[in-house]
Amino acid sequence: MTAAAIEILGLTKTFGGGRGLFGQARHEVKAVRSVSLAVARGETLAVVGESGSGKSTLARMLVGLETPTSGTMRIGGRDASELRREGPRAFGKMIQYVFQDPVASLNPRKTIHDILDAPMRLLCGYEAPRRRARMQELLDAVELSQDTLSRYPHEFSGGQAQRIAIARALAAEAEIMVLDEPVSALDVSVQAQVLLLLRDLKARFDLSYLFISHDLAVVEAISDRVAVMYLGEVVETAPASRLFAHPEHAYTRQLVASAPRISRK
Ligand SMILES: Nc1ncnc2c1ncn2[C@@H]1O[C@H](COP(=O)(O)OP(=O)(O)OP(=O)(O)O)[C@@H](O)[C@H]1O
Repeated sequence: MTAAAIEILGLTKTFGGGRGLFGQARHEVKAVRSVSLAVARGETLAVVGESGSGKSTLARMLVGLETPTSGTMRIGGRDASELRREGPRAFGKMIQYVFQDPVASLNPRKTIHDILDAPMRLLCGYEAPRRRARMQELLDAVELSQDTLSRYPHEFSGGQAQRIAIARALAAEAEIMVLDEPVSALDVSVQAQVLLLLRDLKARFDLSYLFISHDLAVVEAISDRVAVMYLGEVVETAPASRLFAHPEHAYTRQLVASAPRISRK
């Protein structure tokens, strides 16, 4: 049996606590409380919940931007801290992160060419001819034209910038992507295009997604399964169709009832 794309066991993150510089007690926030989750290969697991429920902290721990207080994470069957110890190359080739604000996530001083070239050079170790050929494939995959390459991130709309950020994630050839509110900053019409693109890319490149969102309409459009987070805990996990038709937990019922665009069957 092949290992799951992501396996999280008893993951906890506490911010603050202890004493500050002058001995004052620091307020403790349990952002993520003993969360256990798995994302199967080829699956899109959405993590939903209101602002402050701990979704981003969970995603940030997965990609090494926050250190867990306790618990374990396995990525593609490998222990995440072991992978990180092997260095950014091993880690970046396993899992990539797509941020909510695409323009802010792209280095403003680099051209799109350099932004897309870096993972192929640094993570995959490809020589120039192979990188050139792959560059064209990446542009095709996210439906951007060749003249994109000489331009800078601020010259693009949010939707185009998110396509570039997705291409950068693809450039590393990681099969697992953590997408943290990837369409929340985009207009609704552009959201639909980017969601369709993400769905196509997943099928084409056999990707697995952990998709963070507070927007149930978006989640319904993209996910196979949904995990609902409330105050740092996962309170319910179910296949998307079942969760929307028959939410079980009181908080999920409230969430579904307050989402006007959900097509309840
Ligand atoms: N670096 C930090 N230091 C202290 N507290 C933090 C930090 N990061 C997050 N928190 C707290 O942890 C809790 C969970 O935050 P998190 O950003 O993970 O939630 P979220 O569900 O992603 O919300 P949002 O959608 O608003 O980003 C919140 O109470 C937040 O204030």
